[in-house]
Amino acid sequence: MPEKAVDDVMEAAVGAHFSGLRLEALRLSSPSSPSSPSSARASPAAAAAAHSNGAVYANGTAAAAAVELASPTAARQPFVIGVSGGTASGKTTVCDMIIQQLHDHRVVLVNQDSFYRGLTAEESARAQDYNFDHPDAFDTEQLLECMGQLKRAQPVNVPIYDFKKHRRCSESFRKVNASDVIILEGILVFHDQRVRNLMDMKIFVDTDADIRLARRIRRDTVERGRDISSVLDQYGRFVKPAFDDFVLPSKKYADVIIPRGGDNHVAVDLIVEHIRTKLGQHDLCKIYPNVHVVQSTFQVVEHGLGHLPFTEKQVITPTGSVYMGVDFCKKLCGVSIVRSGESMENALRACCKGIKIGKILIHRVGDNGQQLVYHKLPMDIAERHVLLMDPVLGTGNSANQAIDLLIRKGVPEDRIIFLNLISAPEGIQCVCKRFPLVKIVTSEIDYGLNEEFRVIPGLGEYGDRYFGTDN
Ligand SMILES: Nc1ncnc2c1ncn2[C@@H]1O[C@H](COP(=O)(O)OP(=O)(O)O)[C@@H](O)[C@H]1O
Ligand SMILES: Nc1ccn([C@@H]2O[C@H](COP(=O)(O)O)[C@@H](O)[C@H]2O)c(=O)n1
Ligand SMILES: [Mg+2]
Repeated sequence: MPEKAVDDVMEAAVGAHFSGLRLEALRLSSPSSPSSPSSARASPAAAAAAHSNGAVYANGTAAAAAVELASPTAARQPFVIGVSGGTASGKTTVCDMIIQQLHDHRVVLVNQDSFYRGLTAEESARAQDYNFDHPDAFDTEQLLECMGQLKRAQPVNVPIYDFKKHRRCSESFRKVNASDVIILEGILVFHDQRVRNLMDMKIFVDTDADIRLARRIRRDTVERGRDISSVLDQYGRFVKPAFDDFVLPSKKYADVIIPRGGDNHVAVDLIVEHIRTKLGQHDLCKIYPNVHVVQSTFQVVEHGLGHLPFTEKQVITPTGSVYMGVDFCKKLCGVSIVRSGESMENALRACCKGIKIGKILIHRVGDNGQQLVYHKLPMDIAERHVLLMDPVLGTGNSANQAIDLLIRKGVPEDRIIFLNLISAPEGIQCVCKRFPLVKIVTSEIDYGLNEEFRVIPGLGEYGDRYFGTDN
């Protein structure tokens, strides 16, 4: 078959294969909850293999989620941490420790206690019979409203609850400003699915029941105007049964369980570090609107495709039903930076059958010199959108060399989408400063580079690990 004909056949097959991607899904789906990026660290091969797993791409909602994440507002959503646990487990103490250690004004605390319903006069008269540990004791609709406002970056007035009078202070509120990190704390914050869905990270403070009871007696007698006998009575009738029925079953939703609460300094340090990383990512996304952090490594390629222009397309299925889908621009190609970029090619091919893939080889000379030694690109690359692939963005020098070459070949800067799995802030800054119109899609922004210009913590020599040529 003459070469032209092969080309035509391949070209006809090119196009993103989102078999289930509906426009409704594009509009309605929400980003899935974050999966641990560290799983990718264990094995780059596993991460890339999962990339090439067709099952991911057969599900249009994954791609739709990626498309939604691409919107500038989605990129700036605050990071919400839920902290739950039994009464007196140390939730408030742990939250205070986190906030103190962070020493960052971009973190705010919202207590579920603030949303206790006020008691009626009748209920107040018999407060000892009221179950404050049942989910119905809270005005969850109001909590959702407040959290929604904070997520939309609007300040809110949070009620102030008086544990002695069992009601809210009617005339005063606590003003909570919109922030990058919101911590929501309370015994039942994991109970309602709508509240759970707001959270990017869930922490359960797990403290021995005897210790909790001892602390509760001390706290409630000292701070909440109770006597020992009323605390013990309430504990036996309501607090313990509700813990067993509602609080403990919600522990399964936690991403992190902290045994011993505030005594566990290691756990608190780890959480603080994690939040710092998230705040760092937030900063970079704010400064460079073309940087997109996708929550899972497996969706980087799909997310990149979500940046391509598309048109609405109606098809008739074999059963005669009308199906509204999307048709991506035909003129696209992949370019991998040899050698580790090749590990992402299978994922791209799984999404776009028959896609043309070019290669760029950049040789590193010493620590700061980069030499472009080889390239083979589609002849008509100037007319295409380019998905440039390299799993690790370190200094940004190779990426800049590759982007520079593409631009010299006639590819407009804003048609280049750079896909990678792990990036260093230095690399992002280097690329974004020189090529502000290039979109970067990454799944994790790490702490930075070490003195050997390696990403920290990173994952070592990606190419060697993926292709099995490491020692
Ligand atoms: N690690 C700890 N050691 C000693 N006392 C603690 C510790 N953590 C909390 N407390 C005390 O126990 C009581 C309950 O703690 P708190 O953080 O308010 O728990 P929660 O918010 O889960 O009800 C408070 O009086 C607090 O000072
Ligand atoms: N008027 C009220 C309201 C709540 N409680 C108890 O507070 C506990 C929740 O607060 P924590 O700081 O301990 O998480 C809950 O167990 C209620 O029993 C109350 O006693 N009086
Ligand atoms: Mg508390």
